[in-house]
This record gives sequence, structure tokens and C-alpha cells, in this order.
Amino acid sequence: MVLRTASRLVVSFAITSRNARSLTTGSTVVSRLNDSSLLDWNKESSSSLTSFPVFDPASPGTVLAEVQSVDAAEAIEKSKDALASWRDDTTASFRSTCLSEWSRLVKSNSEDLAIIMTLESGKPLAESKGEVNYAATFLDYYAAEAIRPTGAGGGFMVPSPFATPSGGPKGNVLAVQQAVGVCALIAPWNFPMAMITRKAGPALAAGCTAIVKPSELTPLSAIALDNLAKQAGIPSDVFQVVTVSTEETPSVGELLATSPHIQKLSFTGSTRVGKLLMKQSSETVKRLSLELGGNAPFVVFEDADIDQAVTAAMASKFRNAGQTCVCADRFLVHSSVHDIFVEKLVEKTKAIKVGAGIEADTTMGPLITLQAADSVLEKVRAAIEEGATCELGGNRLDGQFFEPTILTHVSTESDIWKTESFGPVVPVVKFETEEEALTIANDSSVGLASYFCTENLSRVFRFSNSLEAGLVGVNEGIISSCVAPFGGVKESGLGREGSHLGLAEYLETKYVFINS
Ligand SMILES: NC(=O)c1ccc[n+]([C@@H]2O[C@H](COP(=O)([O-])OP(=O)(O)OC[C@H]3O[C@@H](n4cnc5c(N)ncnc54)[C@H](O)[C@@H]3O)[C@@H](O)[C@H]2O)c1
Ligand SMILES: O=CCCC(=O)O
Repeated sequence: MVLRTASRLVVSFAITSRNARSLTTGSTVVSRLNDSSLLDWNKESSSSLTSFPVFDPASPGTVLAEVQSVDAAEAIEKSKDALASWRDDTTASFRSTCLSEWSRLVKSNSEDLAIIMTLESGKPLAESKGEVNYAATFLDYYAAEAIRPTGAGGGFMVPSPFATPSGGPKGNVLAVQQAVGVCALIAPWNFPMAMITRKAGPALAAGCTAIVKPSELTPLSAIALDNLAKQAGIPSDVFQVVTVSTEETPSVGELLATSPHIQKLSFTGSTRVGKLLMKQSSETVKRLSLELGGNAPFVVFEDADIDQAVTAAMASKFRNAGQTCVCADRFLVHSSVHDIFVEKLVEKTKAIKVGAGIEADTTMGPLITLQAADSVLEKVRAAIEEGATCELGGNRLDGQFFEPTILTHVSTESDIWKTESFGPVVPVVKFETEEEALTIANDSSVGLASYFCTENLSRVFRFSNSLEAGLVGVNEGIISSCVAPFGGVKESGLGREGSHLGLAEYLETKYVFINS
């Protein structure tokens, strides 16, 4: 394992002279960008606004930028006022063109966007580049969906507009799909661009207006997306980004969840906050999409191709240092292939290069905060105290870096097994029968992703049918795509994002009876 620290991360607050400049960006960020105007952030407000720091996860305590907060109440007013013109006065074709142009700009600025994302989220540059492209796919996908009669083109599962005789002696039934209205979109730090476009793409395509609240840990990615949206011709009140500090977040969350002017709330983040927003939203009976936490099982059967299983396990587990809601989190390996799987996984994992994401040869970055690194360490130590064997890693490195870790003989009662680790830890448990693997895999209050490796076709159907999860990867560790319906069951959430089903989340069905 190689630990690399970031190359000099000196922050001098270089941009304060221009009047009313509301994003003060450290030289580390600006000097790396081809176009520093991506981070322009001049917000006007009738109230005095605060600002908050954005930190570099690769260098604890280093401030990358000082970002001005945005007044959420004013944003709601603007969004409400902009709704009718966007929903009723623009054509679907115009909205489609705006989304396509936004995507084109995202792609043509991908180098800068990846740098911004890496600096504030910590993920390696190659992963950030992958996410920028992934983010653009949602804009392209929903640009294409937008031009179809709303909701009709997506396929048989989306309710389509229709007209039919009433079924009675007279009259006709007409059913139409309409934009839900003003939408609040609350996004997390771990995929700071793709989780925004996955929500905003279908919202804008459907004719809704959108207020995005990014994570306070990664507002720069959202600011850059906002600037490109404006360049693409999306009116500034139709798509707004509301940056707020950690301290302001609970009250702004409550405002978005309780405002009678907001018709829908879409949230990606922890199950804890999802439950809170669900309670708060009940006051106004909002439409809800909740993409919450997971604790994905990864099952390796005795008939699996072990090399393929190891590749899939690595891809799923170590993506974004294990900070992905669909990361494999609980490894169940048949006793007959346990030792060879672990041996091969340990060998491959040793090649991971831990370091600052901005360094070209880094393959795993830091965790997002010191608290996150502490929490992973605590769970690893507790698991070892409860009898687990540490096959690799097990330690926190400098700052927020954590060693890729493999634990065997893990107790299924331990915290590392029962709760989402959100870190680069592989806990392994042996099993003997398919029934036993299924029981352990489904023994969780959440059900987002799940994975299994087998060469047996009937088992593929049988086991995937029985897993209590919204997503199933068979012999594959990365299964996210704009064309696939993404979402969980149980306490992992409500609704689906991506695919034509993602558009349906932003549409209401209205039925009109016409007397004849
Ligand atoms: N299902 C998914 O698609 C998905 C995707 C990413 C992350 N996650 C989950 O999110 C968790 C990690 O992300 P996190 O630590 O950023 O989660 P988090 O819930 O703390 O934060 C997510 C977002 O919610 C905001 N937030 C926090 N408290 C809030 C409140 N009281 N009211 C309104 N908004 C509030 C944050 O500012 C951020 O924008 C993990 O559990 C992970 O599984 C799920
Ligand atoms: O972390 C959550 C989303 C990541 C993905 O879309 O695969």
C-alpha cells in the first residue's frame, strides 16, 4: 500500500478584490482550472447572507473555498413564479434542447469539472471523470425523453396519456400527464454531480422547476453545474442551487419539506435524514422520492468464476473508497471457495494506491471527513475484538486516509456487518447452503443493492427473485446506468431514478371526464 499525500495545498485567498464576489476560492482550485468562471457565485439577496468553508478531504483543515449561502425562502418564491412559464409556455422540444446543451457543456468542461469534484470530494481523478460522464448521461437520456408526449414514450410501465369511452352510457375519459410542480432536490456529497443530474434531468424534462440543495461538503460541483445550466439557456429561476452551511441545513431542509409551494421532494442521503424529511413532508403530503442507505450483500457461490468474482468485488467495494450507497458491504462466501477467494482478493487489494485524488496514480482517495474515518476505524476495531481476523489493512492512515481492509471470521452480530460501513472494508462470512446465504443476505432493514456470483442459470433467476433489494448485480460489481431504474426496498427508500421510471416521478396523472 502506498500512501501519498497531496502535493502542496497552499490556500491563499486570491479572489477578494472584485466587488460582491461571493465565492472566495483558494489558489489550489483556481490555478488548476482552464475556466475559473465555472465557480462564479454572485448571489443577490434582500437579506444578509452568511458564508461557509469547503474543506479538502486529502488535507484536513485546508480550506478550498468560502461559499456564500443562498436564501432558500427567496429561492422557493422564484421557483414558484417561474413554474408556469417553464411548464406551460416552453415546448418539450425547447426543454430537450436545453438539456442537450447542458450535457454538451458538461462534457466539454469535463476536465475542469473532474478537478473540482476531486478536490472537494477526495475521489481519484479517474473516478471523477467517470462521474462527470455519468452525470451527462442523465441529461442526454432525459433530453430524449422530454420530446415524447409526456410519459408516453418511456414504455409500458409509465402511465401514458389516453382517451377512452367512459364505460357508462355517455361521456369520454381523458387522462393526461402533467408536471408535478416545484421540486426540491437534496443531494449528497459522494456523487456530487450525478445525483444532481439524475434528479434535475427528469424534473426539467417534465416541466417542473427545481431547487437543488447540494451537500455542504461539496457545493463547488453544484455551483459549476449551475453555471453551465445557465450557459445552456436554462432560466436562472427554473434551476437554482441553494448552498447552505452544515448549521443552516436542518432548518433549510425543514423549510423545503414543509413549504406548501413545493410539490415534490427528492432526497439522496442517509436513512436517518430520509425518515426525518418524510415526517416533515407529511404536513403538506408531498410527492417523495427517497434514495437512502444500503448494506449490500455480495454472495460468492461454490460454482462462481473466482477471478470474475474478485474483479466484481473490488469494483463494487472500493469505488469511491467504499463511500457508495450501492457498495458491496457484507461478503458471503461459500466455505469451499472461501480461502481461494480471500487469497486472491488480498493480493489484488494490495495493489491499491491510497493518496490524494488529484495525484495521477492514486486509485483510492481519503474518506470524506475525519468523523467518517473515525467511525470506520471504530467498527473495524470492534469487529476484531469480537473475533474477526484482519487479513489486510485495518488501520487509519494519516488524516482521513484509510487502509483497504479485509476481515474474515466476522460475526454477523457485529456493527461492521449490521450497518453500512461507508469505508473500504470487506467483512467476510462463510456459508454452506443457498438457503443460509439467502437468509443472511435478507437479514437487514435496508434493501438497496445486492450482488452474487454463480455460473448456474437457474440459481441466477431463483436467487435474484428472492433477494430483498431494489438492484441485483449478477457476476458484476458496477451496475448503475442512466437506462436502469435505480432505487431500494425496505428502509432504502421510495421511488426509482434513471430510466423512463425516473421521469414518472415528476409527473402527475389528471383525468378529465367529457360529457358528450
Ligand atoms: N440511495 C442512494 O442513491 C444514495 C446515494 C448516496 C448516498 N446515500 C446514502 O447517504 C449516506 C451518506 O451520505 P451523507 O452522509 O451525505 O448523508 P446525509 O443524509 O447526512 O446528507 C445527504 C444530504 O442531506 C442533507 N441533510 C443533512 N441533514 C439534513 C436535514 N436535517 N434536512 C435536510 N437535509 C439534510 C445534507 O446536507 C446532504 O445534502 C449513506 O447512508 C448512503 O448510503 C444513498
Ligand atoms: O451512491 C449512490 C449512487 C451511485 C450510483 O449511481 O451508482
